[in-house]
Amino acid sequence: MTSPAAQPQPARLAFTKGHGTQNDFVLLDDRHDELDLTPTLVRALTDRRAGLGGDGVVRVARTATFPEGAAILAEEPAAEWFMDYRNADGTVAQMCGNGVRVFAAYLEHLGLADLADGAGLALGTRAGVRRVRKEDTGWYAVDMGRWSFPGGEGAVSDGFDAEVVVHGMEGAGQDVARPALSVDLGNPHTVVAVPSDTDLARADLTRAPDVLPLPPQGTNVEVVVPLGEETSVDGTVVGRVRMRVHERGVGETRSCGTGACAAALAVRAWAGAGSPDVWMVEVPGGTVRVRLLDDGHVELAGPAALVAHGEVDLDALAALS
Ligand SMILES: N[C@@H](CCC[C@H](N)C(=O)O)C(=O)O
Repeated sequence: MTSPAAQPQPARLAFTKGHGTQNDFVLLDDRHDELDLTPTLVRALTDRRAGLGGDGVVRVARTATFPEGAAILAEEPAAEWFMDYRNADGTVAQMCGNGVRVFAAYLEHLGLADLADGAGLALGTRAGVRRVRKEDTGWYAVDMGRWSFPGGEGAVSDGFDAEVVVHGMEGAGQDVARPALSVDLGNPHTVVAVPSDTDLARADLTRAPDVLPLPPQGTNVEVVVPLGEETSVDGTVVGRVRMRVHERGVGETRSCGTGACAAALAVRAWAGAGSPDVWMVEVPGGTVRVRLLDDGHVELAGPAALVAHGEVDLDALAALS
């Protein structure tokens, strides 16, 4: 019998599992730039049956190791850590709003950041610098930077620049193309409204909605029901919107932070002048807050949770064997 010492050791990779309003991620600490995070490895890790499961992978990397790093560090020398985000299908995306909050919580867990003293944290991302602060409630608030309606002036005045067919809402063969609005949050979004919660529940998001025209880089689609406005206890008028989302590179997820921003911005544009600057966006996995800032930026706030820490046996990951 071979002694245990002679057996080849399985390759083990330390991971943390976390989520932001149930948009869930496998988190990897690669501060020493040792991991070859291939699309195959991402798909194997995020596989919900044969792997750890997740909507994406978030890798801690050094900003200086990325092509975008020089520009990010020139703008913000403190942005030492870079959120390397991958969708579950292995593709790279520019931005992930829930991911930024969970990434900040993970950096705190690793002892690489301290948001407890009220200090903000600057991070590198493929969409540029993102700044995070922690609120007294424990929520993380992220300055998501500049947003835009890529359809330009026409889209702003009409409120629409695309059409979306959400499957499953009408009878067989009766799919309806609904007017929609494109929103850029560093990553692409298309927001379409449906009349009621019943319609929202009926939407079949196991299939990607048809978007016309489909942007060359694809898009995330938010299906929304505007819920009106209410006045909060401090007198602030707050808009409310409920949404489900079909994410590029993932499928339906239970939350999307950039998608929540896109939903709030689209519904606010449709509501017209004088509509609120603060929006509570209800998603299947919880609620996030979206706030328009004076400098043309938008802020996303919500919870972040780290729920497990362990090691994965890379040799046993089915897709790799
Ligand atoms: N869930 C994320 C968005 C992740 C990226 C997206 N699927 C894309 O490809 O653009 C969020 O919270 O923003």
